[in-house]
Amino acid sequence: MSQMDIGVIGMAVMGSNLALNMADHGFKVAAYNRTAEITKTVIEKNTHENMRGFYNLPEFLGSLQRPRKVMLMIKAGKPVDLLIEELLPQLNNGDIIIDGGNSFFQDTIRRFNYLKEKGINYFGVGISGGEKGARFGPSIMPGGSKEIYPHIQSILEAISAHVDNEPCCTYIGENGAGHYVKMVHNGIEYADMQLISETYLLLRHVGGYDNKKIAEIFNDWNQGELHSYLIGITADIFAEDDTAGGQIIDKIVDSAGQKGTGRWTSIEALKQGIDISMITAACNTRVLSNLRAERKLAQQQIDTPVYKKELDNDFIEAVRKSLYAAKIIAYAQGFSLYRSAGKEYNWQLDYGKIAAIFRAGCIIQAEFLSKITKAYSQNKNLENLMFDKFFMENINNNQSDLRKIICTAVNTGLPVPAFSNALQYIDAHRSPQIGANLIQAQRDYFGAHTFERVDKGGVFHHEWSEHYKK
Ligand SMILES: NC(=O)C1=CN([C@@H]2O[C@H](COP(=O)(O)OP(=O)(O)OC[C@H]3O[C@@H](n4cnc5c(N)ncnc54)[C@H](OP(=O)(O)O)[C@@H]3O)[C@@H](O)[C@H]2O)C=CC1
Ligand SMILES: O=C(CO)[C@H](O)[C@H](O)COP(=O)(O)O
Repeated sequence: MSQMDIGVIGMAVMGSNLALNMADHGFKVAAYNRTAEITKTVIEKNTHENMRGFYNLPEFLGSLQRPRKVMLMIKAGKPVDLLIEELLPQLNNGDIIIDGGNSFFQDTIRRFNYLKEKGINYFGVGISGGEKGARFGPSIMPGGSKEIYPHIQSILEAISAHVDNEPCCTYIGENGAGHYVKMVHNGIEYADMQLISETYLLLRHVGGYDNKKIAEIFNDWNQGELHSYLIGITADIFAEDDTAGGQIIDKIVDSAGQKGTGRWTSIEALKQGIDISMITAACNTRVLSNLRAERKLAQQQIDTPVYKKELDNDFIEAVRKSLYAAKIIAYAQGFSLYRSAGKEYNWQLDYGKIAAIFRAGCIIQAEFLSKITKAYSQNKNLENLMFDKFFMENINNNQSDLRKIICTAVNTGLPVPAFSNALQYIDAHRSPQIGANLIQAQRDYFGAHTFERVDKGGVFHHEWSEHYKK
């Protein structure tokens, strides 16, 4: 085989599938994994004329065309730094390292600057789509030097998912922008998944439907405006039988982990002063789900509310409409964070294009995303996605169902933190009074923090009197 177009390090789920995807698209791919046995297994299982396994790093690097393009698909965090240090003495000026893992964007900014000083071009590339996406077309979010991007553009675009012949891959911005966009994508993914889980609780415990019926409901919804990858796989999951009888879903422990991207999104939003309460609620629910002993104790001690569930004929439709309204808020929150990040990190983020590359390949791919692209194409300075005409009409048409469903869940004692936070977000924006005048007064009372007045400009302090004995 002549010189290889690109080398991929990391032959686990993502790396092996991306490498095969590249090979399918005619690129010559060098494959390498720290544990050689894994490379051997991948190569033996997937013989491909364009893919070759390497069992030591110098030979792997020696096989690559200059400037070398080395893609890292390994565990995020320290392993990436360790590997960069191992690669550095073996690379030349102008070579390109592409980190396709879920690296923290601040690490990517640090690595980008560090490697720039050493003459190496570094790209932090968000990739979403899981195993299937990696193999047949993920959504790709490249961040790094715009000048160097053309060196990797054709490979990334070719292997990405496509919608109407458009690649779901677009240059995002400098240094950590690609990984930032992927991080928030995952935050939205958390909120989307949490909403669907709460929907399941409502259908099961208020509606009283069994798994097969819930599968049908999700499948039915997947034919309409809620059409999305996550709703589609949810329908499949509920339809899946267990060999031991019943459905697998009932055999799975009610406790979910996380690798960090959702939590990073929440922390980042708090730092920037952006309310992404639904994403944070989704993170917190996973955290709470892990407190299995504590939950058991609470189940034994906290009384279950006694409530007569009144199911009307419109219940399923009310849940569907609530899900749609709440989903709008989840995306509005995520895209508000993009808007703030663009200013904070000096990235020219194109929100419409970001939504467009999420239309296929990634975990949050949905019908809905073309509406977001349309909203930003009509007004690229949209303050908040909620204010787009289409989304606002949906919020207004669906909010009474959202209120009804949340009340039912609260009265039944079902936890619906994502739904509730969606409504809180709507009401906090909508309500003429939010109560912050009292907060200002309290801060001024105890700390002379001053306050603003409604009747004149400026800042004021008041000498508050003690009217009552404390
Ligand atoms: N799985 C998914 O659905 C998705 C994953 N991602 C991200 O893509 C990246 C790869 O994910 P995935 O394929 O799931 O693999 P894992 O995150 O499970 O990582 C396993 C790979 O990392 C390698 N590795 C670990 N430590 C080191 C090290 N110190 N030096 C060199 N290699 C090391 C392993 O090599 P070895 O075999 O020798 O241990 C193996 O190839 C991760 O950043 C992940 O967060 C992104 C989108 C989706
Ligand atoms: O990036 C991904 C999907 O887009 C990965 O599947 C990621 O692992 C999901 O996050 P978590 O493991 O925290 O649920």
